[in-house]
Amino acid sequence: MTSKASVRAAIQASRASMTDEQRQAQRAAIRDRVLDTCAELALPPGYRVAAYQPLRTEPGSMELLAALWHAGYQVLVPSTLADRDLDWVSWAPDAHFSARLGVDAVGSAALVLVPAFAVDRVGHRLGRGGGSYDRALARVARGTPVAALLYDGELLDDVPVDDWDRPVSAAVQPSGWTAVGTG
Ligand SMILES: Nc1nc2c(c(=O)[nH]1)N(C=O)[C@@H](CNc1ccc(C(=O)N[C@@H](CCC(=O)O)C(=O)O)cc1)CN2
Ligand SMILES: Nc1ncnc2c1ncn2[C@@H]1O[C@H](COP(=O)(O)OP(=O)(O)OP(=O)(O)O)[C@@H](O)[C@H]1O
Repeated sequence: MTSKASVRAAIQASRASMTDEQRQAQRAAIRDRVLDTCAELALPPGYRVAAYQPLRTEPGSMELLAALWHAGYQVLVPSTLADRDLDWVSWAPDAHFSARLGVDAVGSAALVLVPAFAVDRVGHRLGRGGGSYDRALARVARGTPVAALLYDGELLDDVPVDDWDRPVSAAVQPSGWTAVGTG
């Protein structure tokens, strides 16, 4: 049996072993692929895109948030509540404080970008284990694209899953956007 914890640990180790240059190159490519996707979806400026501020080795970037903001989108990022549910705040390059928009704000996003350690072909997503996104994704409007950002090699054949896991509809990697599950 492959436990969630062992897959998390393996991917965390693999991310930690990347050089700064490798991470930087893949993060830049992922940023470009996300912007390609916004153009392909014909997502108009002013629409909301939910994203996240990356932890140390995650495949998001502040440059991605800035690029979305400069393209005219309202960028929402999560703020973790005491019970690990997610509140949302509006992000801007030079803003340090921002009003909390509430846990349901993610439901107004036209595109949702989520952190993950891995995703599989049917859309199962392996996160950090707090269940934060399982709760948040339950509030996303039906049909809204939900894309996990992943480095190369993190789109797996099979990810361990529990009843409460919420699927994603795509993975964005340096090589591009891959629809998964029914997405
Ligand atoms: N960038 C990002 N934001 C996110 C999440 C995430 O996975 N990534 N979350 C997803 O649910 C929520 C926060 N959940 C978290 C759960 C655990 C740890 C954690 O264990 N942090 C380690 C450092 C990890 C690292 O640097 O790689 C620590 O504090 O020691 C952090 C956030 C909401 N915001
Ligand atoms: N809707 C929910 N309300 C409260 N707790 C939940 C909910 N969904 C899942 N959980 C709890 O969250 C915990 C972690 O779940 P899991 O390991 O699937 O997290 P994850 O999806 O990998 O993490 P994250 O979404 O934070 O990145 C489980 O103990 C589960 O019971």
